[in-house]
Amino acid sequence: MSRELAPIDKAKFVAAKRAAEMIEDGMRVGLGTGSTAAWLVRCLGDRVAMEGLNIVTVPTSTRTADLAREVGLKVVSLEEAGWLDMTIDGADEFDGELNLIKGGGGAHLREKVVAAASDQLVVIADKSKEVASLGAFPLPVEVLPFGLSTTRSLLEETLISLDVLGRDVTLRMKGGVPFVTDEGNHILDLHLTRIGNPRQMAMVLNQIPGVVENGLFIDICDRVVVGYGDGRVEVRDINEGSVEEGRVDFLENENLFTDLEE
Ligand SMILES: O=C(CO)[C@H](O)[C@H](O)COP(=O)(O)O
Repeated sequence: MSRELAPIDKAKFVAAKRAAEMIEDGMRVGLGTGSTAAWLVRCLGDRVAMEGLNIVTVPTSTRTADLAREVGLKVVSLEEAGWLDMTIDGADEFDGELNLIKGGGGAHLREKVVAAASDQLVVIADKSKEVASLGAFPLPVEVLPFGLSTTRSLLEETLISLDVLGRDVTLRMKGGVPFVTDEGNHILDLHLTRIGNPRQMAMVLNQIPGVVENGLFIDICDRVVVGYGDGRVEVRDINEGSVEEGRVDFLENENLFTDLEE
């Protein structure tokens, strides 16, 4: 059954569809995690089925790996791929310098490793993810289960010394128990309101014993593809300093909206 998508889902689809067009035959592609990245996986599955596009993919989570296999993508590990031409991923926030907060889905550790192994990181997002300064979205920090309370106290002490408005630290829960990442760790979410100096924050957080990785992506993203619910799409390139505008036609892509859960 085909169904009408909500405007936010249309915007995510539009960004994903445009980014999927950047993938060329023979490429090694990193696949992000989250609802926008799921659209990308479906769009790539469609290109593989319709055009015979020959690519290998490295998913950033078990969720994405399951979906990628389901839509017919060839999945390999990062070890097997070695390096990647491009990774396409979602984000929770992006600013004017294309710095990001990621990890809303709890996958930012693998996402950062995969992005670092890629020639290019392309972020796909709806317009609501754009911010003047990062920090309204709680900043995810992946931490070891061992010494969790100690790590949390050290994080709280560190926040006092930094330029942030909020200092609340919460342990992410799922189903009444602490959320566990694909790497077997937990997530502490930092409710900072605004991060004055994201570069400094990213470096300082990773110095704390027990912290595995924070969700700030600084100077890693090359392009952001911004989708709108009416089909408009913008590709912003930080290296070129350019903005390209275009459109995605929903009717041409109706086959992708079938088989979605109601
Ligand atoms: O960083 C992420 C997962 O760790 C996601 O990319 C981020 O949370 C955006 O998700 P969505 O596309 O569902 O809004």
